[in-house]
Amino acid sequence: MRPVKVGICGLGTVGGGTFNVLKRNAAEIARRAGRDIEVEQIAARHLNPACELGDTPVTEDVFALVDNPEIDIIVELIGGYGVARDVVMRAIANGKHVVTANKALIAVHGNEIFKAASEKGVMVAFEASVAGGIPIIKALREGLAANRINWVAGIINGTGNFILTEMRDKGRAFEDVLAEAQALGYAEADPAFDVEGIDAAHKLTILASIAFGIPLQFDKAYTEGITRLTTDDVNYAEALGYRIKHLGVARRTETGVELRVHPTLIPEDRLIANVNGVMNAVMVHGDAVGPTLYYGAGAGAEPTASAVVADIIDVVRTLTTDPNNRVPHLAFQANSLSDLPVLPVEQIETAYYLRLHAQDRPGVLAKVATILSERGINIESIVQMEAEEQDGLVPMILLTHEVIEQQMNDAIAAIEALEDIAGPVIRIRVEQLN
Ligand SMILES: NC(=O)c1ccc[n+]([C@@H]2O[C@H](COP(=O)([O-])OP(=O)(O)OC[C@H]3O[C@@H](n4cnc5c(N)ncnc54)[C@H](O)[C@@H]3O)[C@@H](O)[C@H]2O)c1
Ligand SMILES: N[C@@H](CCO)C(=O)O
Ligand code: NA
Repeated sequence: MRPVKVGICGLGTVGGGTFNVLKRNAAEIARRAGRDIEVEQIAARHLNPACELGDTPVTEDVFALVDNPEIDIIVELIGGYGVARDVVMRAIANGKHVVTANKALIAVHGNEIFKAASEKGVMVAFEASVAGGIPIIKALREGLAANRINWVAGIINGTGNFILTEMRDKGRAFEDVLAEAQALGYAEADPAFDVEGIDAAHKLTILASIAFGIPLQFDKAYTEGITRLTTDDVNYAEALGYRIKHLGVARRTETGVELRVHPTLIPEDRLIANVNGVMNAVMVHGDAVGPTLYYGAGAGAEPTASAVVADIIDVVRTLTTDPNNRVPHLAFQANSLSDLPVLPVEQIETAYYLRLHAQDRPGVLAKVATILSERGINIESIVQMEAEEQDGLVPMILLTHEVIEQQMNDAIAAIEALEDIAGPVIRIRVEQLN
């Protein structure tokens, strides 16, 4: 049988890894797929020193691949929403299947892309777009298909987790670790996407759609990055038995879906609290299976290529399948998506860590406690830190029970208005994840 022919668009970190894995494991891959898979052509602006391309043709024109009638599968590894979107839409229009690692593109334009793909009867596979090499899309769409998924929570940005880990373990400076993450090929072209939580929000948007069967709604995700975290909070959290991780959380409630990315205190004895460096982990809670955890490298050339190549194999295996009998792009049949709304952040419910700077005078604590209790916020614990700061201020840490965000906003405004409290109240959400 004729080999299946692949065109690789973009030969950077992931494109290079994909070429190398396809070549190195070609024999095993053919035994799995039932067909030989060949790279017919590559589109690249620069050659990748990690790749020995041999006689594989290279062009600078991505559309030469998209319009090449020999190519069955377009592998989009350029990134961004510009050329990448045109490549994917034109590939679909030309009747080609698509494999992509581009979470930004799927999170923002996925509804349109999947609609076009379904109309044309082609597949768009995107396992590498979430949590790199971890087969989380596969697990959610297929392995957990019996369940009503209650929530998904994950460390889904490798760069951010690498930065937090190096800062905590080695006391390294933020900028220094970010530069290393860029050199290692983990970071996005614009690393603000990593450290401001945008990349994690893209991935969470995708996970939430697949978990709950809702359309992709990136614009409704609440997004907070790691740039405002301080070592003081990391240390205070540790003293209380917690780790701070940058988490994406998608939770189904009675009234809608919480979709939020933010730094989070997690009890230190949870497995996910001990996921370090570029590793990612995603917890999924299904009503039948209970809590499950998926762990592995979230970024890097070959871990990501692992997912890209698995998708290529999946496409090859189902090339001749009736399109109506394939696994739906968003796990649920396209005509059965739910209109469950994504909740505004004011309506989400979480517990909190609060850091206050109070005058060391009697009565301050009582005033703070009154403000919280008047709003129905229960205090789990209060710790007055030993350290005395300038002007007689003492850091005070409070852990609260779960509360609706709007109530907490009101309480914080009232606390900040107290004469005995200096500066803003620092808040970090807390998740028990059990
Ligand atoms: N790096 C990772 O660990 C990782 C992991 C998962 C997903 N991703 C995603 O994979 C995609 C690629 O990321 P990357 O890290 O490999 O990026 P990269 O910058 O290393 O590679 C992108 C390549 O595309 C090339 N390119 C850009 N425009 C082009 C054009 N018009 N024609 C041909 N080539 C063009 C660039 O020259 C570059 O070599 C992105 O969507 C990214 O979000 C990356
Ligand atoms: N920049 C991303 C790449 C993997 O999607 C990260 O660091 O997680
Ligand atoms: Na993945």
